[in-house]
Amino acid sequence: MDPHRHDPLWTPHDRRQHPRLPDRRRSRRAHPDPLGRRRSRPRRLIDTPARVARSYRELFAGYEVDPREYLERTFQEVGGYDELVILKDIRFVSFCEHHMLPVVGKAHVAYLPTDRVVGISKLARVVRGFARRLQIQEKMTADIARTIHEVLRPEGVGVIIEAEHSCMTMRGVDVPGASLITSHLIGVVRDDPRTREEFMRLARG
Ligand SMILES: Nc1nc2c(ncn2[C@@H]2O[C@H](COP(=O)(O)OP(=O)(O)OP(=O)(O)O)[C@@H](O)[C@H]2O)c(=O)[nH]1
Ligand SMILES: [Zn+2]
Repeated sequence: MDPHRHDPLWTPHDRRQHPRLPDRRRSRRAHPDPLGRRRSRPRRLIDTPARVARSYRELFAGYEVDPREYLERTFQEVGGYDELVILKDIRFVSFCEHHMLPVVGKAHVAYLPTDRVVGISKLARVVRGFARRLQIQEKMTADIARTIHEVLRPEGVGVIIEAEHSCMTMRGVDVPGASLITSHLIGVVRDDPRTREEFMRLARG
């Protein structure tokens, strides 16, 4: 039995190597393969390789950016504001590096500024910059927190991520609805019980 008999891209070209299979060459038009091989495939699949390549470029665009750069423009006119700044429910789509399947979730990001703040959209851009890569959720959580800490130098940073991993919810152990919650706290958000509690309450509330 041929090991490739279930391959959906199995083509007449391949069938010629296997005379026992029916030859459907005449029912399909021959098209040049983007990789230069002589192949034919259903018309609706012809553009698929190029389309997939374009969509991967978009989905993994995080490799083309340095999220630190988003945080370089800051404002100092904050009117003495010295409480936590929290941006919650930042929706993202990422991909687990084990199976390359979608990880869909939301991030809550907070920092306690010293003398300057950043435009809030930039916090969401940092999340997206790290999400649009192959990821492990724990690493993504820590990367976001460390980047904000290193560039803004605030009193503290907190990041919580809750996400569904398709590799667990649509295959494998197959537990729909399960979500992974990770957090990374730095400085006063980790060490000061009042600030930590405030972050947890506002992020989850
Ligand atoms: N800690 C952590 N684990 C993850 C993440 N994304 C995927 N995983 C897990 O990575 C593990 C990879 O395990 P393997 O045993 O190599 O892969 P597998 O045989 O496909 O495992 P199953 O998913 O259990 O079928 C799985 O347990 C996944 O659930 C993540 O962001 N963080
Ligand atoms: Zn996975």
